[in-house]
Parts: sequence; structure tokens; C-alpha cells
Amino acid sequence: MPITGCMPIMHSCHHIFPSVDTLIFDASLLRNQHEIPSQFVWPDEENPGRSLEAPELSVPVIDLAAFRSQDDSTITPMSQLQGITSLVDEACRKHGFFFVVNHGVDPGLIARAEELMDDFFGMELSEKQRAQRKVGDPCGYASSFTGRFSSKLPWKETLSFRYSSGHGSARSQIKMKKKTVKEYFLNVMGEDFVHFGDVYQEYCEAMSNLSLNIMEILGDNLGVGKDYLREFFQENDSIMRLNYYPPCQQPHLTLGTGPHCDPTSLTILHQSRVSGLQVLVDGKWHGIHPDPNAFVVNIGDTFMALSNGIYKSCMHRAVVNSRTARKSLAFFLCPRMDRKVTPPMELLVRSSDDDDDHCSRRRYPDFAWRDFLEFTQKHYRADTKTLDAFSDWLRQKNMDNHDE
Ligand SMILES: C=C1C[C@]23C[C@H]1CC[C@H]2[C@]1(C)CCC[C@@](C)(C(=O)O)[C@H]1[C@@H]3C(=O)O
Ligand SMILES: O=C(O)CCC(=O)C(=O)O
Ligand SMILES: [Fe+2]
Repeated sequence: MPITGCMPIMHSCHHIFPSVDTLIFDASLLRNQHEIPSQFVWPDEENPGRSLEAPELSVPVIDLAAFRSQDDSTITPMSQLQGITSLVDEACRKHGFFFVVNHGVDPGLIARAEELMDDFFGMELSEKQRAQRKVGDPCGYASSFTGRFSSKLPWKETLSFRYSSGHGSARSQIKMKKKTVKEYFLNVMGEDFVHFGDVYQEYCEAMSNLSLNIMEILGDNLGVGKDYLREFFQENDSIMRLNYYPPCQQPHLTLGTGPHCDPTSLTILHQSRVSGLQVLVDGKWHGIHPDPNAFVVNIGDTFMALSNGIYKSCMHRAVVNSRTARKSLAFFLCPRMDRKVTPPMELLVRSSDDDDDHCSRRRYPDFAWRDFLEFTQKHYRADTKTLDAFSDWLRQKNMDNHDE
């Protein structure tokens, strides 16, 4: 890759977006510059400044062994289960995230998924660009979204692909398991990447299963029953994202991922040994301790709408550092694309002790997940206000349609 002069290494390349002079971010070269390009500098109110090492937050830890042992001989006392579920309920009503441990996902599978990230992101830029993401499509390789945004560029490379759980209810014997992840790597990257497809297909299946188990707990807590949310997400069209954050020479000026709420429903995130995830709680950013044996689970916008605002979409961001690369595996659970997102009746019926601000009033309009996803890919850069912006956009569209 030619190094041209002392200017930041930003390459112009026209073959991806013929109409736009696209700059490509090559962190492996860029990080040798004294200063990061201005496009990567975030405004003071958003960049980490000196709070790179934000105070750590004690996060509710949900031990899922207690729930998994229900199937075995040892039955966990109901009081213990209730103690755990009320921890989850409290966390979801307040800030929307918690840890899960003893989750049942094979540590070897997680390790393989992590190792393959080093292999993929360690490739030459031209190799990675074979999976180059096109504007409007959530799948593919992106290097800091230089083709998509012109300022507040995140200091990261990402590879995103879809996972579809296939058809068939929880009870159906024959599940039509699609192998969308396997197909993606074979079709986009070729025969040499079949192993990537195998590992990430298995990883996504494990994430989907874990998500559905968590949905049982959330459904129970919300009073809609164990099966309602499990069935709602049984057929899911989810997104898997590999985040790779190269070291940065001025980490206090930029962000790996800007402040946002995930527009999706539930996120299962694995950050192994390098810290960087921060969550906004009580108006302050808090660091989340990296624990390779735990997953961070956070509520997204779509689930907040589905729960009529009872569970909160988690505000979070990712900071970078000057010493070592950081990786995270993010599984974004999403319902079927055409699924209408509307709260179940149980969450709309006012009980005697409900005050006016709780439950009774619809907080968000009905929408199809497909339309919200398209909004984030074609009309609006997801941030901490995406769901409100989408709700306003829908209302305006409906008004325009009525005026026609
Ligand atoms: C539906 C999605 C859009 C993003 C990936 C998934 C869920 C998280 C979203 C995102 C990470 C929120 C911050 C901004 C964003 C542009 C990013 O930094 O990657 C978002 C993703 C995206 O639009 O690609
Ligand atoms: O890398 C992280 O820790 C967070 C990434 C994230 O929030 C996202 O990809 O939505
Ligand atoms: Fe996120």
C-alpha cells in the first residue's frame, strides 16, 4: 500500500462509489501520523477527553446456570430464580444492560470467533475490500465508514453479516435452518473462507439460542409469559458484527463507536480482554470491565418500543487506546424483517396502580423492523435519539400521505 508524503494516509478510490470521492481509512498506516485527521475528531461534548478510563460500574450479573439446571435433576429454588429475574428487571427498567455468565456457549467457539477476527482484519486492505459494504446495506466490510459519513468518523473497521434463524416454531421438529452465514463467506470471500463461515455460523446459532433463553426471562418479568417473546423472535433475521478497533495515537480525541442506542432488539456483546465499552448511567459514562467469560446483554430501541418504553434502550459507546487493538463481537437480535413491532396488550392495559406516565399511553408508533433498519441505513445515522427521530419521520410520512 503506497505511503504518500506526510499527509494522513487517506486514499481516494472511485471504484466503490463512482459518484463520490471516497476516502479509505487504512489504520495500519494512519496510526503512524502524529495527528489523526480532523474527520476522526469528535466534538468535546461527545469525545472521551480525559474520561478514557471512566469509573467502572458494578453490573448486575445474571447466572444462567440456575435457569439451565431447570432441565436437569437439580431444580433451582424458585426464590433464587426470582432473585435473579428481579435483578434483570431492575437493570432493564433503569439503564438496559446486564452481564450473563454460565451462559452455556462453548468458550472454544468464542475463542475461534475471536482468532478469526485477527485473521480477517489483519489482511491487506484490498483483500478486505472484496467484502466492501455498499451504502444502504448493513452487511459487508467498512473501514470507519469513510464512504458513508464525512465527519465524526469512528476509529474502527467492521465486518457485518446477516444471520437468519430459518423457519419453524420452537416446537416444530424439523427446523428449516438456513446457513446464511456460511453462504455469505463462501459467496463474498470465496472457497478459502469456508472455515470462517463454519465458525461464525455456529457462533450466530449459539447467540440466537442464548437470546431466546434471555427472552424467556424478559417475557416473564414483563408479565407477557415465557413463550410470547421467545415466539416473537424465534424466526429472527439478525445481524452479526465484528468490531476491530486499531490502536490510536490520540485516543482522547476520537471514538471507536460513537454514543448510541442499538436500533435493534437485543445485543449480545463479547469484549474479551481490552476494555473500551462505556455505558451512560445517571448522566455519567461508566467503563464496563471486560470479562471473557461473560456476555454483555443490552436492550435496543426496537425492544424498548415493543415493551412500550418499560425497558430502556441502553446508551453506550466504545473508546479506543494508544497501546493495543481492541475487538468485540456484537450479535444484534432482530425480528423477521416484516414483523410488526407493537406492544402486546398486557403492556397497554392500565392496572390500578399505574400512573399516567406508565404503560397506558402508547410511547411509539407501530412499525415494521425492515423500515426502521432501512431508516438507519439510508436516512439517519444511528445515535442516542434514533427511535424518536424515526417516530417523527413516520408521523410526518403519514401526514404527507394523508395530504396527498
Ligand atoms: C442496525 C444497526 C446499525 C448499526 C449496526 C446495527 C446496530 C448498531 C448500529 C450502530 C453501531 C450504532 C452507532 C452508529 C453506527 C453507524 C456504527 O457506528 O456502526 C451503527 C451501525 C450502522 O448503521 O452500521
Ligand atoms: O465495541 C463495543 O464494545 C461496542 C460496539 C457497539 O456498541 C456496537 O457495535 O453497536
Ligand atoms: Fe451498540
